Amino acid sequence: MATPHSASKGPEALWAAPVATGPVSATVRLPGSKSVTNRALLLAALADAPSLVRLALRSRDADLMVAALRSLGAEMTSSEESASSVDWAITPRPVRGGVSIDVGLAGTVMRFVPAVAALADGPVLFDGDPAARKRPMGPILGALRALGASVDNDALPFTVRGPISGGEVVLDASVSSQMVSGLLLAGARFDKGVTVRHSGPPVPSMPHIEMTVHMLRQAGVEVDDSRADVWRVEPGPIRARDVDVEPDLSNAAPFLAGALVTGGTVVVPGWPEETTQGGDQLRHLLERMGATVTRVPEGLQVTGSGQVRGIEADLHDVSELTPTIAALAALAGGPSRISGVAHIRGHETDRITALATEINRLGGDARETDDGLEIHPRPLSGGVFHSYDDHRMATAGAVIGLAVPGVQVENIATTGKTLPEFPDMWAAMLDGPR
Ligand SMILES: O=C(O)C1=C[C@@H](OP(=O)(O)O)[C@@H](O)[C@H](O)C1
Ligand SMILES: C=C(OP(=O)(O)O)C(=O)O
Repeated sequence: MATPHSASKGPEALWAAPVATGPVSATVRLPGSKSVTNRALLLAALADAPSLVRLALRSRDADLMVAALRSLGAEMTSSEESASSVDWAITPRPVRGGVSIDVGLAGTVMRFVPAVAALADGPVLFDGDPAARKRPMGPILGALRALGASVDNDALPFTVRGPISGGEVVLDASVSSQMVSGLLLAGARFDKGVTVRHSGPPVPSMPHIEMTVHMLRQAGVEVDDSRADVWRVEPGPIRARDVDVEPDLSNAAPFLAGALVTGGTVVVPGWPEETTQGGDQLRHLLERMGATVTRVPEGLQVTGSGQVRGIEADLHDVSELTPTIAALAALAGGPSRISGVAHIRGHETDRITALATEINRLGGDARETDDGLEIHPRPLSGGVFHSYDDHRMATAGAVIGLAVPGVQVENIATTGKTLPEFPDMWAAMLDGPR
């Protein structure tokens, strides 16, 4: 059975980031998408019959989703397990209350599961890591209240008490697209369905809402997203369907960046022809930074020239790629400006401050702006790269370490949030063709 991976190994754990001794040449198989896995598991647990979620990610965030859904009553049996992948057979059961749920630091658990808990017959307590208590929750908890649930706080820890009747709600989702996804995913099970209206600055990470809508429609749920910033989910059954989870394209980012930094080639098998994963934007972003990107029969191939070009990029839609793009920018030959990502101050850590601090600690020139970073070329030297319990900070440190001797990434185990095999996969990429 999958069990939650540990949150961290403490600040004293330093990982000597390997320096590339030449161009990498590797095929890197990524396990399943965190975002697809956690949506598929949740929809299966609320469906009208048993189903399979195949090639699901095994990682801390996915394990926390499994534990949460089991606590709420779903039956889940695993097979075909490897270190980072598992097939789940899921039998939905009536949602039960009187339980506590650990969300860890997983946005998909803290923002998606409360609406499920609002279907339960008793109270459900939510709590998580100390850093999770700082992540924005107000808009979705306020929305659940407006839809009929009682919620006793505006941040973690909180208790949700149903029943929820559903209906129409207005919220400000400019802090996270997950505020919308979290209401839509369970919305078909509310008596009146749900209509969510966003009011405020633009919603970030829109591909993730498109992923939610797409997966709901695949499950036979009627969703109207024809008006900007309004989503309507009709009440009705969520149809059971077997799902194969796509590889995690956002987790491909550091490996593909490795091709760019070292002037080598990395192939990611199984890159989908069509996808709602925002990580697909890497094809364009890495090309703009100097890579040659081609589809080959095995998947997506990225080849670097050894020169990284600076970039001006609005990453509002694909903000989870910011740490990798910032790491590349720190190694680039020209200046970069990343904009549109003010909300990532509320991700696993304040990623804008964390990236500027850690790049500058190595001697770089990174400046925070209101909604992103300006990064200018400056030679870097070795030192400790702090990860702030943030998986994507840790992998950003690994990317810089490919080109800068002496980088030590603090708490590399934090990559277990979405990619527990990261250190081994990184070593294998550097070991050469396979
Ligand atoms: O719904 C999802 O699966 C996600 C949505 C995005 O969150 P934000 O909208 O908070 O950026 C993304 O950054 C996160 O990694 C996963
Ligand atoms: C922002 C992220 O995660 P979460 O799902 O916890 O919001 C991320 O993985 O980059």
